[in-house]
Amino acid sequence: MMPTHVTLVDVGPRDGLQNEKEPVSTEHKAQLVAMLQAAGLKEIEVTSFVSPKWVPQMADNLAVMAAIQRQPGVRYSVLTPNMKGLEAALPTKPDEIVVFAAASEAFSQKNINCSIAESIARFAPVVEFAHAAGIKVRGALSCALGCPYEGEISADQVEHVVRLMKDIGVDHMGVADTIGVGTPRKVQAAMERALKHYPLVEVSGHFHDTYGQALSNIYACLELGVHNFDASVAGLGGCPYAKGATGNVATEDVVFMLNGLGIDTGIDIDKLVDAGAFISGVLGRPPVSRVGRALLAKRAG
Ligand SMILES: CC(C)(COP(=O)([O-])OP(=O)([O-])OC[C@H]1O[C@@H](n2cnc3c(N)ncnc32)[C@H](O)[C@@H]1OP(=O)([O-])[O-])[C@@H](O)C(=O)NCCC(=O)NCCSC(=O)C[C@@](C)(O)CC(=O)[O-]
Repeated sequence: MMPTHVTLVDVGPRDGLQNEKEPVSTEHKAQLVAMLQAAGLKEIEVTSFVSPKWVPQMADNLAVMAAIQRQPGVRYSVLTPNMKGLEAALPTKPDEIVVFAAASEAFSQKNINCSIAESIARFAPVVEFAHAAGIKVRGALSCALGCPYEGEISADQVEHVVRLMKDIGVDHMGVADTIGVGTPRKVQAAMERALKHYPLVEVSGHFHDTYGQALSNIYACLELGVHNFDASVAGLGGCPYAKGATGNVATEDVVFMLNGLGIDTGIDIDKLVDAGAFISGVLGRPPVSRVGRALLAKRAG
């Protein structure tokens, strides 16, 4: 049942940087994308088409999409929470768009300023227009393992929103532990609900490492056969509307674990460490990734 190949989406340029208070230049963002594709990443979440008042760091979305040097075989995705976002994104020719809902009403309000039902109504035309343009739609489901405002989230709540997303035609379901509180059995229970409505190939895990559980949770997903995960180079990231949530699981850490398990990712860990060192240098702090730090220390002798 354990997969032999895992596909990683590096969400560093988007999720990783969206919460940075100091502006990161468009050039540095494009350079990060270039280094990730050089490391062998085949899926990269580049930016988001959201309100610049809400997330100022993503205000250069058009410029970033224009600046990246696309490689054949790499898929570039962007977040589009509504039709305004999709209309802005379409001319930049993303390979995939991401609509993001929440399993909790409170988080939906804080993050996208509407109820879960309203968010689904906003996404429906986005999905329809994206499909008409031949673009795949990934869904992200925030707070699937817990909410910073409501606390516990049940598997029933997860399944309820998964079903709503499925009903409007969302192609892929990303189960997200926004605040990193999930533990392996709970993660499996949430994943199983997504797997009731989506095939294995269209379910992914998105874990934050706030409580140090992310790798265990990925392992728990592998046990179910799940083989798509989001991760963020250098462990960058965190949602601006989930106070205290730390970064995504570091791509370097996931690749190191998968290498040890003999599971192929197609990613060159040394080049990935270079990408992590690069963006950490830009941000003026060491990589959060334990593997990144260990391999850099080993290189330094
Ligand atoms: C969703 C909205 C836009 C609703 O925001 P709203 O205020 O309800 O929107 P509105 O339709 O009432 O419009 C208000 C203003 O926003 C503008 N506007 C409206 N839409 C857009 C757009 N697409 N792009 C640019 N501008 C937009 C619109 O034009 C108008 O401008 P004004 O007339 O006042 O100048 C807002 O709440 C928002 O941008 N939220 C940011 C959400 C976000 O980016 N969160 C972080 C990403 S999600 C995440 O990180 C979690 C994830 C996916 O990684 C998984 C996990 O770990 O959980």
